Amino acid sequence: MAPGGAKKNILERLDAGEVVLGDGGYLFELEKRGYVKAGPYTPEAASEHPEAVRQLHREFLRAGADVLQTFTFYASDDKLENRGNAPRFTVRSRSSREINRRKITTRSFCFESQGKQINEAACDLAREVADEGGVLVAGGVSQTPSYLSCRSEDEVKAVFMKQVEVFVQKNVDFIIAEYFEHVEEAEWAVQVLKTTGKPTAATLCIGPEGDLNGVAPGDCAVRLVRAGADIVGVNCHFDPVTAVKTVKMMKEGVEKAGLKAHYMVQPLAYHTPDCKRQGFIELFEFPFSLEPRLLTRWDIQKYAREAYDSGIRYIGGCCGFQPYHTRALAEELAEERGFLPAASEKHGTWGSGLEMHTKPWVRARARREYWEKLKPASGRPCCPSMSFPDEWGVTKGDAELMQQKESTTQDQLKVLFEKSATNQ
Ligand code: MET
Ligand SMILES: [Zn+2]
Repeated sequence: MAPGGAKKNILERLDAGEVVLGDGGYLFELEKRGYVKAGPYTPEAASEHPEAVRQLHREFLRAGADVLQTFTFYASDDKLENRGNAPRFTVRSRSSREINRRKITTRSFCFESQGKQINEAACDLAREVADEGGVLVAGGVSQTPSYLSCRSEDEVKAVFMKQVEVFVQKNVDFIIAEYFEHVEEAEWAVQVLKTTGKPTAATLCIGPEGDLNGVAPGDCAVRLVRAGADIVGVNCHFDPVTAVKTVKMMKEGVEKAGLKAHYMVQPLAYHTPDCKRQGFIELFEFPFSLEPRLLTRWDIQKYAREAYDSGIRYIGGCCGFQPYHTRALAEELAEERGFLPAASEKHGTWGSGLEMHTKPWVRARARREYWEKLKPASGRPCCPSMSFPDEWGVTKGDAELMQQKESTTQDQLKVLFEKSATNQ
């Protein structure tokens, strides 16, 4: 929120044409910091390690986020039940406080009350930090295992309702249904969210090819708006270029149907030009070797401008998006928003802080043109720009397909054709 301004709700802000900055990826960042387990990807850290979640909320706030999302991704009771087994070795905690907390939180509650506890703790944390900066709190629900195991619409809706009851009780400012691969499930979520009377956003984790049933982005968006969503778009799974392209397709669909909506985009902070329908999940590097694909702050500025120019006004990030990425959004859109975030006190726009560097060649980099034109190295000797693990059984057909992709290098093609020859 602009310093000193009164707090408007999300729709008032978007209706007034304001840019709203989302926050970034809690799950991936907290996994790297040691508080989330990759695999289940559940958010029990909200109750087990509130200090870790609180700190990350503060960092996104300081970086310029106008919304803090509750750390409730995959916090539905049915997902928490599927969290997997205890570790093979005992995890030794450093402090007796942590041990006590572990005793309290591990297995001593049924999943249902655990779910409630996690959702409540997440709401309290987001609210506490949001109030420090006068920004909005968004409750969040995501796709459920119940939908995949073909449970009924009523059962899936009942699962969402459990989380939504907590969001109402904790008085979040609005609710986001995010990370849905099937538009049908997202429609059900939106219908439940709408019963609260709170503004509702819905983002699918899809690309231009549409949802996993092949429903095109434009049609997905129309269905979500008809289900009652005020804001529609995409999150996760794809890089900003692909995500913005997908939201544009959604916007076209909605406009063609004569409907109205606001648009939202929260992409990965990883480059994914080689991804198909399921996005980064398909990559060989997923999820533990994605670092070379990370977007720079300059990539983010480009993304912010493209999203803005495409008419998207809710602009944020998902997995891989760290606080400095959020700050880059805020810096690119500083004029539109009318202010810079607190974190920019320690960052000169377009590298201007480098004017103070001791080395003259680094001082010479204190300008936009330098960073905008730079093509950063991946920094990994003998690594191609796209991945091909050895065990991949490449066929001649695969190799020919890759040849048609602009992103495939000559070196990669050589390897591919050699491999396809041995595989025949
Ligand atoms: N808002 C969620 C998070 O960053 C989205 C995760 S998508 C896998 O934690
Ligand atoms: Zn994500």
